[in-house]
Amino acid sequence: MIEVRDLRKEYGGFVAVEGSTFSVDEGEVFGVIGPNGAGKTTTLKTLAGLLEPTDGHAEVAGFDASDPRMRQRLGFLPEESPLYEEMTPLSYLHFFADLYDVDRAVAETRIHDTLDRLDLEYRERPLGDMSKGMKRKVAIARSLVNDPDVLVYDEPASGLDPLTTNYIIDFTRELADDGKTVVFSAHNLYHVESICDRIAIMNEGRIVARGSVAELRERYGRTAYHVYTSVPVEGSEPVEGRDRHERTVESMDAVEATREAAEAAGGRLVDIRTEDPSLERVFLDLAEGESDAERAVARRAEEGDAGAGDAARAEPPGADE
Ligand SMILES: Nc1ncnc2c1ncn2[C@@H]1O[C@H](COP(=O)(O)OP(=O)(O)OP(=O)(O)O)[C@@H](O)[C@H]1O
Repeated sequence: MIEVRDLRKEYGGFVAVEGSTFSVDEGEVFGVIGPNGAGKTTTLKTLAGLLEPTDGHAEVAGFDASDPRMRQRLGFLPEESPLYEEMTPLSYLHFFADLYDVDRAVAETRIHDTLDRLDLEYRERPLGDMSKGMKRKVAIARSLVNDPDVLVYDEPASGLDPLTTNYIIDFTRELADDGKTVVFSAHNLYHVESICDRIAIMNEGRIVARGSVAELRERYGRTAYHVYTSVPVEGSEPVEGRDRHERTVESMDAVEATREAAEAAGGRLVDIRTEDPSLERVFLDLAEGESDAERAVARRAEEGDAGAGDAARAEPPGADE
């Protein structure tokens, strides 16, 4: 449903996005995550046809992203969505439905159904009097007035209270369950983990990793081993209230070395607990900078995985299609 190949976007001489390649299947939720300035908004605006790529190709629903016919199939939610403060949700949404040439009766039903699903009770109140969460719901309803196949949402739940955030995140997943294809950007990893089928992690304009949450964990994550000893060893910390010391290591060899060090000091290994890698750790490793991304790729290469070498293509193009 979405194909992006070697996308590059420059602002003046500044390269905001470079070498982005990914695809999104019909009915999938695809998350784009990364720190501030990573290039998420630029990528999403290019998909929405609002920015012309400097180089490369972006195709949405079978059309080039710059093709006006694509707009009929797309619903875009910008990061900031200023609404016309004097309009009411109903007048505002009908205004956009008219722009899309949606039949009045069809629009009426669609708008009310969407607002029902979004649990937005106040429909005749001026938008200027509404809370931030309510306004965000109206903006989401606007993205759906033309019943699009593809939704591109830039930070849909950023800056909202936890209840509204969860509501919007769950609603986003429901849209995909209805068959719509969703691409969204986020800072909050919990939401990405909970609703995305696949994600791309961006840093400094490049995609440094992409795949399902489980794949990324497996590929880049490090299992942590918490090793408990009866005596202090190098790098250990006393465990409060217990007669033991904890050292956290990342390999079985280091576990073994800890055991040997404890025995050499006249003590013993008491316990080992393993901790699965969190997506947050993977994200931080990859987003901390090229050097870390390269380290992750190098680690992958050490493990004998082919195709590693360029951090921007930590996964070979086409590998997830
Ligand atoms: N119109 C513009 N002119 C010049 N530089 C821009 C423009 N828009 C974005 N940039 C720069 O391009 C880079 C990527 O910006 P972008 O908004 O795509 O990042 P982002 O990942 O969405 O960040 P955030 O999470 O802060 O929204 C940033 O360094 C930004 O300063």
